[in-house]
Amino acid sequence: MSETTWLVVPAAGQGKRMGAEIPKQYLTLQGTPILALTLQRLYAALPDARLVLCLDTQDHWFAPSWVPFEHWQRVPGGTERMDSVLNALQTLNAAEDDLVLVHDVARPCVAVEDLKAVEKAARDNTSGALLAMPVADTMKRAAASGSIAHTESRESLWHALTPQGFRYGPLRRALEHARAHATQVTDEASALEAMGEFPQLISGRRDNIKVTHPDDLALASAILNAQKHAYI
Ligand SMILES: Nc1ccn([C@@H]2O[C@H](COP(=O)(O)OP(=O)(O)OP(=O)(O)O)[C@@H](O)[C@H]2O)c(=O)n1
Ligand SMILES: C[C@](O)(CO)[C@H](O)COP(=O)(O)O
Repeated sequence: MSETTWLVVPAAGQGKRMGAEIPKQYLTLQGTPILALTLQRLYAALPDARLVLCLDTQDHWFAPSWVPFEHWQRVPGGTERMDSVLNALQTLNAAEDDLVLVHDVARPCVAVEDLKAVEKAARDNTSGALLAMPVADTMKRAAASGSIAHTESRESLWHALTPQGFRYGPLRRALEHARAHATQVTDEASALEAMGEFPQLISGRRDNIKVTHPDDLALASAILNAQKHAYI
């Protein structure tokens, strides 16, 4: 029997940095809501996965017709991203060794080839795996005044992206541990690291941006345009 792969998509954010009138996942790029675009990419790579979508309880923009997956459910989001993901994990009926991939709704440009690569790596690595990209710029640590305190070495420094994939049991226990210790983690890998695990970094494409600020919209739109016909 083949293993179940779960896709947890945290989509309960408010998009404060975007500053739009509606949550950023409902803004459109080339006429399609970001949430629908992200789900299309995930479906193109992992059509048999079971989707768990974290939505704010006050959300009145979501349309079920945007979900291409056969098996899916919605769960209430939490206060922070990690709370949304943990709510999803505590709701779904998964087995200890089921694979769980977590992907931000705000990353609609993720490539199908990268999704497949991280799924395979997460399956092959006992500590799990995540998409990431090596830092390309010179890194400065700022002082309180806004001037440079010092230059950080960028050697071995990576940006963490999503998706991030782990076995269900260790991931759930790691996030429950973080919550019990009132530790805010901004990605799943951090929670696993705190449990002594060493998730595998998988070098991903640089165009897997997280739509966060207003000027990311034009960038994401240009990326999607350039990717047309290449991934789905
Ligand atoms: N309580 C929260 C907060 C965030 N997210 C999700 O986590 C992802 C990454 O978060 P971010 O880009 O920070 O989104 P927002 O929280 O919406 O943005 P902001 O911090 O600017 O408000 C997004 O897909 C967002 O919808 C979530 O599901 N639940
Ligand atoms: C998980 C994440 O996308 C990795 O880059 C990121 O940490 C989530 O964004 P946030 O702004 O910290 O919620």
